[in-house]
Amino acid sequence: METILKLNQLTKKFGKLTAVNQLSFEIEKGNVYGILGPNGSGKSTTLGIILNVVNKTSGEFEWFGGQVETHEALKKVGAIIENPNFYPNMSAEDNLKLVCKIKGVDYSKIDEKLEIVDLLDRKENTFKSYSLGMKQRLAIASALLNDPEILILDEPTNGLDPQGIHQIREIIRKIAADGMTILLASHLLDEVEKVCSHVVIIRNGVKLYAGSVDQMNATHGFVEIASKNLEELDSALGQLDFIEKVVKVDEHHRLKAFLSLPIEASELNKTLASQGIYVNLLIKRKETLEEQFLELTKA
Ligand SMILES: Nc1ncnc2c1ncn2[C@@H]1O[C@H](COP(=O)(O)OP(=O)(O)OP(=O)(O)O)[C@@H](O)[C@H]1O
Repeated sequence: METILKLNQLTKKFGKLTAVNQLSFEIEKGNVYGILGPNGSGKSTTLGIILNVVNKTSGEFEWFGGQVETHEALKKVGAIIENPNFYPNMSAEDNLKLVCKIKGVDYSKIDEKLEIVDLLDRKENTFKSYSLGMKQRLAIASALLNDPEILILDEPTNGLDPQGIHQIREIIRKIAADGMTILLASHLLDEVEKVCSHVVIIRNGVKLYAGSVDQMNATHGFVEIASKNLEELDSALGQLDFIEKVVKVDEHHRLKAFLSLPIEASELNKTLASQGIYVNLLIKRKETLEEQFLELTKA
């Protein structure tokens, strides 16, 4: 696997506030990464640092194995970290021609990229006549003009209506399916779940989880369980080797027992009954990704 970007203990302080706190993760070619975290968790600051627009306080980051200087490496990076900014009275095509001139790219790329973002038939319209979603799609086309090695997007669907959100996510999926490496920042779990293969969850600048999106939900679930004698039940569950931990859900007078193996509720019931413990509630459940995310990121 080719490493596109490596962050090592990256830290950014604004006065007393540590916006990014010893953050380390790697981006491998061909994957789609989401930096997921609530507002103010340090996502934009992290993107700003790796794109050389925010100075780091300490730590390192390295593009493409560190063989080239960051400003050289950034020529192979397509990024949209601010609101799309084009000349309002010029057509989409003319705006992209300007970008081609700046980036030294052949005009022939324009139609190819507009096709990807589904704007080819609107290329003669002025930028100011575009909807917010179309503006965002044009920005993606612009970032793709020089065939970058990686595309970086900060909250790509912010402010869009459901249809606009769907279109952007479809485009990201399409580009990813063609092999593009993507890094996007989002505060929306379902966005990351829908478009990303990998996720780095951060809160207050600190990494809470990094790994594949599938692995994130690969637990064996838990049982909600109750009996007349909760203490006795608690202690019996604690003795079982397939129970990872037991927590009290006080207000409902029941326990939550997390499983370390794929055990059926009936099997647990049988085990407890054989010890003379009879349950009056037994529900097996798996935490949704949302529950896990909220649990991880709760202050
Ligand atoms: N230039 C700055 N000066 C001072 N504090 C800043 C500056 N930029 C960001 N911060 C602070 O750093 C923290 C992280 O901000 P950042 O914008 O990186 O978070 P975020 O996860 O991208 O949030 P959002 O989704 O709301 O943009 C916040 O507490 C923010 O107020």
